[in-house]
Amino acid sequence: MIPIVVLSGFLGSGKTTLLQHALAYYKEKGLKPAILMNELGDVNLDGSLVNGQAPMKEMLSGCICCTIRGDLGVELMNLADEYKPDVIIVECTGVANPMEIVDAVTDASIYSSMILQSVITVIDAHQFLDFASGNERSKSLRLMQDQLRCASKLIINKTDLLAAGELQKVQALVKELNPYALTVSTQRSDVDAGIFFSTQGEERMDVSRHKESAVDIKSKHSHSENHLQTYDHDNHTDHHDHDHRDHAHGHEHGEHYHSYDHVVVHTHFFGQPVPRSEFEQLFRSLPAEIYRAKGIVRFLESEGQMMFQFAYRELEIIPIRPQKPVNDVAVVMGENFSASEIEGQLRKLEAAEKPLSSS
Ligand SMILES: Nc1nc2c(ncn2[C@@H]2O[C@H](COP(=O)(O)OP(=O)(O)OP(=O)(O)O)[C@@H](O)[C@H]2O)c(=O)[nH]1
Repeated sequence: MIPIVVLSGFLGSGKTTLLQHALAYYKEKGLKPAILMNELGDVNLDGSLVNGQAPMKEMLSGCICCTIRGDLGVELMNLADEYKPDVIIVECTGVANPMEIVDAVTDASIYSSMILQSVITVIDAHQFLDFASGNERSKSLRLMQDQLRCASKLIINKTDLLAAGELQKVQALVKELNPYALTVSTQRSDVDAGIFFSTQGEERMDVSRHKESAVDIKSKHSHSENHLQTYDHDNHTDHHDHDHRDHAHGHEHGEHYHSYDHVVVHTHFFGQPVPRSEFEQLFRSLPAEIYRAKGIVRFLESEGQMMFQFAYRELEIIPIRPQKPVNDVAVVMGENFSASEIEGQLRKLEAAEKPLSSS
């Protein structure tokens, strides 16, 4: 039986950071992992962070819990057949409802010798606290709550960004939502990998309990929300602008709660290097509705490509040396923001002249 570990958690919470720890652990133990990675956009930037460390299949331009769920079982079986891994890690999009993934994995396990080992949910402690204490962006809060509830293991991440006393508040909120999961608080998703990723089968996920938990969520929320989920990946423009609100398909069974009809993903391919200070300024002044962006960019003032990561108001920029050519691209994600406005701002950056001093 191949154990399947599902990594869940809201956009930018620290799933890929956790995946890197898992890969290091498996390498040390001499185990062969395989990865199934799912991204909302057309480009897999997270994949380039773990490239070469393990066989990987990508499911792009859709969310496995919804539009491309049917493919999940097939991709899992392909990975298992092709690579005979000791473990498969599935990294979900930040807007996936893990209960749907649990269903898909359990369906796949009927036909193939794999078993769901755990659902690990990572939360950005600071973001969760902000969302939990305000009424706005309530749809994303409910999605985070679903992700928390479905977890067999929970990571309260980014504790470095919390003020004194806030960690206790987050821990209490999390415990209230999911008293069953093994819960740890971390920086940079730095968990005890032996506990989180051991493939020794002493613990298998009790799917029935988590299904009950999801039903609780439904009975708590379904009266106030419709179950229509929207997701569009046919709506391409030149700049790969996806607005997931346009293409609707309902789930008539209404079994699980979905809440990402409000999520917008905008992809912009850069044609030019941009000025670094204006680029940073743009991210400092983004509307609160944009809580995740990532990509690869070149700056006018320096040589080479940089990877940038913007996760809930924090911007990180690191130089990269890709082994094969990669596009300069920005993927911007958030809730009901104006894709055309951000597109205009990014194009404006590209129109900037190279400073005389560095020419
Ligand atoms: N300050 C701080 N930043 C962190 C921490 N953990 C991760 N990050 C940063 O947060 C950003 C997002 O981390 P990822 O691991 O890519 O998050 P993710 O959940 O995989 O993101 P998506 O797949 O896009 O949903 C990166 O810039 C990380 O370096 C942490 O504990 N503290």
